[in-house]
Amino acid sequence: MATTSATQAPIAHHTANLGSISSHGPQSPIAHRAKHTLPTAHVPNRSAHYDTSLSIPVRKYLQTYGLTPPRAESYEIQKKRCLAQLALKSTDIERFLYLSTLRYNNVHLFYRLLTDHFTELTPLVYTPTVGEACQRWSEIYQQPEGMYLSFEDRGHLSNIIQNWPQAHVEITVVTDGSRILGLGDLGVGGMGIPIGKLALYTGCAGIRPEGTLPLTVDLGTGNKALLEDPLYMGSRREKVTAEEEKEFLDELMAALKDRWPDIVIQFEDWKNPFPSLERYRHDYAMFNDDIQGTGAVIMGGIIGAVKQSGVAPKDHRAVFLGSGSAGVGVAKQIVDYFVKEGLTEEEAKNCFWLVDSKGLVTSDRGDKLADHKIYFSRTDNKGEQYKTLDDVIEYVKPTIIMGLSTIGGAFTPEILQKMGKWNDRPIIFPLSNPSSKSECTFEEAISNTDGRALFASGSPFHPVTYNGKQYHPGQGNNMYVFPGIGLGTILCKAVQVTSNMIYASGEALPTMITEEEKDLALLYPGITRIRDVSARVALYVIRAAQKDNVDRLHSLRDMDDATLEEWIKDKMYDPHKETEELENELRDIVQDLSVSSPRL
Ligand SMILES: O=C([O-])CC(=O)C(=O)O
Ligand SMILES: [Mg+2]
Repeated sequence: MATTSATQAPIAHHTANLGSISSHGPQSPIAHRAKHTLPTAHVPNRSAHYDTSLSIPVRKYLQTYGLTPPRAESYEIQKKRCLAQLALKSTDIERFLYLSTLRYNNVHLFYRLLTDHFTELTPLVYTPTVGEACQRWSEIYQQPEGMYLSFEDRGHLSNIIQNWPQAHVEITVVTDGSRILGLGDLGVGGMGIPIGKLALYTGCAGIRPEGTLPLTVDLGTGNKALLEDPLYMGSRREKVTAEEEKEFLDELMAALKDRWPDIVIQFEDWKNPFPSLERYRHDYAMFNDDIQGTGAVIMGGIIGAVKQSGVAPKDHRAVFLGSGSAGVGVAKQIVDYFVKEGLTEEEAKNCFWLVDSKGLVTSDRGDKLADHKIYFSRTDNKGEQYKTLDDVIEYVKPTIIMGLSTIGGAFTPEILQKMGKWNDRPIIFPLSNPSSKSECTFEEAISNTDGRALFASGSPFHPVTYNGKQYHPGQGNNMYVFPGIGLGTILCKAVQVTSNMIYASGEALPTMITEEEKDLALLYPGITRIRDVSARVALYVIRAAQKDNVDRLHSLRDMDDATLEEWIKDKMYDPHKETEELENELRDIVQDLSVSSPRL
């Protein structure tokens, strides 16, 4: 995004607001001392000033001359060193830490590396490794990379938010750590998720790194082991009540908008995400990635899978294992798609059988169903209750099985074989994250269906060879859509993220699949083209915002699609250009000033 430029104020000192809630007012000696000890690298565009590719005159101008080794080197050499250092690490968590430190110390180099090696590095920066990082957060913690706001801070959130050193935040990802991937309540360890997701916002959709704010709210934790762990870095309190959470979030949302009126707010990995989504979606540019992002990305994959299966939408029977926020979000999004394909809402809804820990979700099961499950509860079970997944599968004989259960291995070989027996092209989507929670592996889906499965998983799997043929898995991860949803919302200055904008993000995906990918029965475009995919998603999101009249940058309405897509790409942060632009701009200044001798 062009709103803040690393090159505009290369030697300006950043202005952390230290006049916060405490007595450490701006004039106090503590504040004064703190001002001079804040790490410069904490501000991403200043970390770029230590890049070893900068020329000697530029280093002298920046007064960093002598602070880095003498040789000005090319990016190719820098990359070689980074990859060699990565290769020295023996575990994924070490690789995660190395990459986090690189991001902290040289933000543009990190993003250059990430975008050049997306397929290999994303699993280290994001799922599955980020899951382990969150579990071990208080053990592996190294540097501040986001904001932590505690329940104790209520009443002062607006002041504390002033401490964030970046002036122009465009997007935040906020979690309370209460449902991290499929790993449960990890308290403030959940911070790995906002950091990881925002790294993808920058890597995939070109949101400037300094425009991102990772945010973790510490509202206590129900995880006893954490509360007893001396290293645990969160407050030692039980989870606050729903009412207390609501009051805290009301204050937080207002405080965020107060400091950054255009901010986009993504909720992520909340145990009970529905109340906040309903409460804030109309007054803020906010969305919930687990309900809406997952819903849209799976719908995007299902559009292709339904076509390739040769079965008409009305004849599909989908069994969902897991009926939490993501399960219901995905099912609702596919209902919308089926309705667009000509079914009535009732007909579309009847294509779904949701299963939870008690079995098939039916309206006469005898327990009180959570509100979000009622919509999909079956009434045609003739009093019969189906208690296990096997029973439901046998009863429904599905064409589609979706896993959002966080039960690793729940799609057993027997279930997969049945899917292969009943369907030419069984649709098998084990979506739980990280990989250890996936309902089946890609290899299992392929080998138990004679290679006929139309497959997408939440976390990445490697290609497999079966009967001499290579098969490529689809990764139906929300990283295909949330970066573009955020980008589109920011660029058109939308005041809300409407359901149509979310739907449009999923619809954009199949338009990016190449003929070659179609021949390979792939359901998602190649991940290496993720920047182009995110631009296309942003285009669709902006068009939907315009239709819903929630956009504020009306000049975009007059552009045709091709022009708008180019305009979007042009606005995207490109880490490959940053350091060179800094170098070129400063070199011009240096020449203008005729700086000729070192300032030693
Ligand atoms: O982060 C991911 O990979 C997908 C996601 O939102 C989740 O599983 O909660
Ligand atoms: Mg999530």
